[in-house]
Amino acid sequence: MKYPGNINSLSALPIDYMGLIFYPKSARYAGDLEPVSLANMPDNINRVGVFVNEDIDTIGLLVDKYNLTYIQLHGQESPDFCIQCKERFNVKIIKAFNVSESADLEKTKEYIACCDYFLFDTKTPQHGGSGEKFDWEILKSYQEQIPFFLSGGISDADIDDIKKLSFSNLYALDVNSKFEIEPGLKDIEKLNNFITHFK
Ligand SMILES: O=C(O)c1ccccc1N[C@@H]1O[C@H](COP(=O)(O)O)[C@@H](O)[C@H]1O
Repeated sequence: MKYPGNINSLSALPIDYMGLIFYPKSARYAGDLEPVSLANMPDNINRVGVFVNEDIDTIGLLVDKYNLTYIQLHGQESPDFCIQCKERFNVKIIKAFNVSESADLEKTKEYIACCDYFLFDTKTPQHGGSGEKFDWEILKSYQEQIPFFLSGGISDADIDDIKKLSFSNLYALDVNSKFEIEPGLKDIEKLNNFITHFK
């Protein structure tokens, strides 16, 4: 999200999280947003800052500026970096993993003690926001207790398949580019329709 009017419209939907992307190379970069643009957002919508290999002090400044309650780490951040963020900024940590085969899930083991949630996205040359899906069957080999966000190119064409999923630790659906009119501008009606299938 990066446009104030669009954020206001989104705030009226029954969503649980709203993401601001602070990766300067992203077309969805939200760092130019005035914090007052979030003033009407209800407190029950968690504000997630999305970062890619960002400097820890910069993360801290943005946590304070936008009152972020979660940070989503989408790069090669180490377990120790996750712990430092958690302790210094009092935020919950969502660590993203790029998945193309079950071996990619092995890496989660090192992060169990330092993250609140995992997020499984498609492995692409980009760090995220590719709009591409991965083979969800791979997640059958994910046996850890940490709940996960399912991500990566989810669209309204996936509604029936999502309803058939039976992963006990699937915690949330993370949607992005397939619900956009243009990068950073969400299609509110399309999102609302999607949400009604799951709420
Ligand atoms: O969206 C981006 O530009 C982006 C850039 C760098 C890291 C993450 C990014 N987006 C996140 O990627 C996932 C999947 O998005 P999509 O559905 O495939 O478009 C999601 O968490 C976005 O917030």
